[in-house]
Amino acid sequence: MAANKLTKQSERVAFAKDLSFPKYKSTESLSYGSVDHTVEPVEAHEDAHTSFEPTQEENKLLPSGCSIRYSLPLARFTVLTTLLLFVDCIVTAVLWFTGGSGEYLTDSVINFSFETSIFDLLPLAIVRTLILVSIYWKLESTYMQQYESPLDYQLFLVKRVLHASAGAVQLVFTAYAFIKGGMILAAFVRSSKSAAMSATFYAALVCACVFSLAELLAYVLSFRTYKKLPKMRVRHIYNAVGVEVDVDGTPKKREASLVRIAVLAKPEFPLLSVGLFALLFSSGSQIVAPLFFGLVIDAAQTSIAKLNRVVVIMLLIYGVGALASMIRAWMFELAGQRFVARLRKDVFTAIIKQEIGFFDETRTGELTNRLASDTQVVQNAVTVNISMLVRYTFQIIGSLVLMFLLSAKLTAVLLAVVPAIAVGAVQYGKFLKSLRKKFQDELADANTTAEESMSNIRTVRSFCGERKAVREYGEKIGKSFSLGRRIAVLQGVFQGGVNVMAFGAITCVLWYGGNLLYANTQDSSEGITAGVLTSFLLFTLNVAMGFAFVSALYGEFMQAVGASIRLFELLDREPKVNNQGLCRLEELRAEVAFDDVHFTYPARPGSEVLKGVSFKVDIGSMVALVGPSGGGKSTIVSLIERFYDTNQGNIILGGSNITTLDSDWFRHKIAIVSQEPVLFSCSIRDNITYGKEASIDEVIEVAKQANAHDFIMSFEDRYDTLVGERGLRLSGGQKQRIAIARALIINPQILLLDEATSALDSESEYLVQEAIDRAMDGRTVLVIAHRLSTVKTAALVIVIDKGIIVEQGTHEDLLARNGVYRKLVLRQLTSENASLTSEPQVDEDNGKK
Ligand SMILES: Nc1ncnc2c1ncn2[C@@H]1O[C@H](COP(=O)(O)OP(=O)(O)OP(=O)(O)O)[C@@H](O)[C@H]1O
Repeated sequence: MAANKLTKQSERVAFAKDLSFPKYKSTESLSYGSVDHTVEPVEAHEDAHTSFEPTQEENKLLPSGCSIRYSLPLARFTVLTTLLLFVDCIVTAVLWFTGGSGEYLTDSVINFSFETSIFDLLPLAIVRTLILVSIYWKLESTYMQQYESPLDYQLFLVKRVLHASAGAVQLVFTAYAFIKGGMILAAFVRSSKSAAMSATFYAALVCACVFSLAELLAYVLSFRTYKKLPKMRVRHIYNAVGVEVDVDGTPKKREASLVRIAVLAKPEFPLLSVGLFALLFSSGSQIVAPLFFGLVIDAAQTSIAKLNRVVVIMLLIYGVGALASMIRAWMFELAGQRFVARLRKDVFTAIIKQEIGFFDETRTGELTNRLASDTQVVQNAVTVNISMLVRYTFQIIGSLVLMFLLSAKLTAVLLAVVPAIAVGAVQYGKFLKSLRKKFQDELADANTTAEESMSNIRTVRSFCGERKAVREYGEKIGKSFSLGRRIAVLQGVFQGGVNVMAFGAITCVLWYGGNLLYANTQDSSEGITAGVLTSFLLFTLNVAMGFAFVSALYGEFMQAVGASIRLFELLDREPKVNNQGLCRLEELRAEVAFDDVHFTYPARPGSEVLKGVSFKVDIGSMVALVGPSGGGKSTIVSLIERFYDTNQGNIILGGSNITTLDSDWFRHKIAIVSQEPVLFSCSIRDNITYGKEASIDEVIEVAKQANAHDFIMSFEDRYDTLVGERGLRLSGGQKQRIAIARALIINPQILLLDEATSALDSESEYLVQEAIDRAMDGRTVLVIAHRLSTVKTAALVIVIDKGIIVEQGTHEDLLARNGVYRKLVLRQLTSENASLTSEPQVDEDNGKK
């Protein structure tokens, strides 16, 4: 009685310890497996595992009307163990049925002897499978129920009973297999004749012992894996209409999968089909080769005429195979090149149409890496890897069929190792996929650093930053290298493991095949000939090689899935600022108005840059924006070009809200000349005609207006002179004048100008200023003014500071007030270098430039 009480008490202590799950209040019952149920996360238990617990922020961010559901992944303990148990049954059945003639089989059932028949192993394997599969599935559901109701003592007891039952069943069956094995071995050693059993039966016995050990190991692991089960749950958020969404409520991107990659390669299907057709012939010739080697050996023992016939047929088959190989390689390579070219174009199109905010947040190196290397990895998947997969799958299946025809018993022995390789390959692939993704991310990071240093080499050189750049790049490459090292170890271990399995299988085949050959030498109606064994061995090598390649391919496919996840992210991304469609007006009335505009940059959501800005630029007038650095002047210009959308308030262009207009249309009516214009790495002519196709006469005309014609004509190649990367081969003043010509060629109705602050020599400055004055003539102009001369001629001067318009009026009006403007003007008059935008104390945090 006392002992009983003690047991109960210790159970309750164990139960208390077991309560390590976080609490979830369920609105329905259980949520796992393929059936999803809605649950609401509530406050976590003190000892909770937190890795899958929705964080407080996530809960806060969860859009209204959304529900959370969970599911379990397919590749989990219960599914894999069920698979293992079924494979055990199938292998045992195959080995038993192929173990001898019908008489021999019935005899081993009717006159069953523990030491000479393995018939018992088959029913026992089936019974064991049924019992253990039921227990493991029940255990899984009990664990999940207990996760939902951690205080349910009944569930705790059920769990214990199930674990104990699985353990007992497993131990009994394992012990049985080993005792039987031991006794048969002992009987074999005592007297091989009395204990004679078919060699296949010995193989079945070895398989039974190996499978029992594997299943015992699975049982031991079951405690840990079931405990981890809740952590494996995959969280899904569904919106009110049942569509799966991200935490921010946007519909979830479609998962990248091999099927989706295949759909992407649809236009290449004709080429791939021809390649696959050729592949059937080239692989076919390779598959039958071992058969001919065996035939040659057997024919050589019969007659020379037969030998010659066999060799001629073999040569013919090889000839067709070689031709087919050529066509296969050609078609697959061509399809691959076409695919990657199209994919790169699609990805680039997807990148270039994104809103400017996306580029503020994403590093260029990362994007170029996606274009260059991720596309390459995916290309390999749909071409080289598919070709290899089909080829080796075909090789494996074809060889196995021929092997079965040659000797079913030998084939069954070989197949016993297949499940182990398959399980290993799946785990390896999963691991490699996540490592590869991290590796690519680190590499992209390193590339960005290198690109930044190289494109800013002048700054690097002048600050003697070479060593710093090399160090930074080295550190980042070091990170990717350490991941690469892990990948290398993983690949080595996996390949080694596959080889051990493959050679183990070959050794088994040799041993067992040797037995059959020996039987054939004793009685020619029994066993197999030397030729058949030779063919079989070569087939075995083909199958082993096929498996090794296919398993390595699995890793490659997973890499491709990893790379395609990043590509599909880009391809699926809809720009947050819509560029096309919408309304095109007959004519644009060149006036701009801001109405209580509030704006925050997406890359810096915490700080509002414009705080309720309202002003109007009338048709044909010139408005000057002045104010301290970082006040928001350039931001206003960016908003007129609709590089970003406002957070609040409206921008009215020609009487219409800018968001209703077709951006492509109105951008052709507006031109920007910025402080530091960036030119493209092509000829002067191509730069000027960037916004519009134009004849050389038009180009010369605008170049003259921009005071650029003379210096262009002084170059050897004139308008065909190459300007270098970002216009590096031109002076600051020359770049500016080409930028003005580029703006003028589209004959804009509205001109957005950012006057240069960089000190140009007086001659250059004069030429640039003259060009600007000419460009402004007759147009609506918004200028970020740095010079007093510009401001004086403006119809309206707007003083903007920290995102607020602090003063507006004409130059004279503002001077009359004793405000910010007056201070700015006075400072410019007293200091030669100061401009109307510089201020003695620029807010460091706020100042971008
Ligand atoms: N792409 C961006 N992402 C995040 N913040 C930005 C971005 N561009 C500018 N900012 C920030 O917005 C604020 C206003 O910048 P803006 O360039 O409009 O000032 P500005 O008045 O034109 O200054 P300056 O006269 O020096 O050119 C600054 O604090 C700046 O740091």
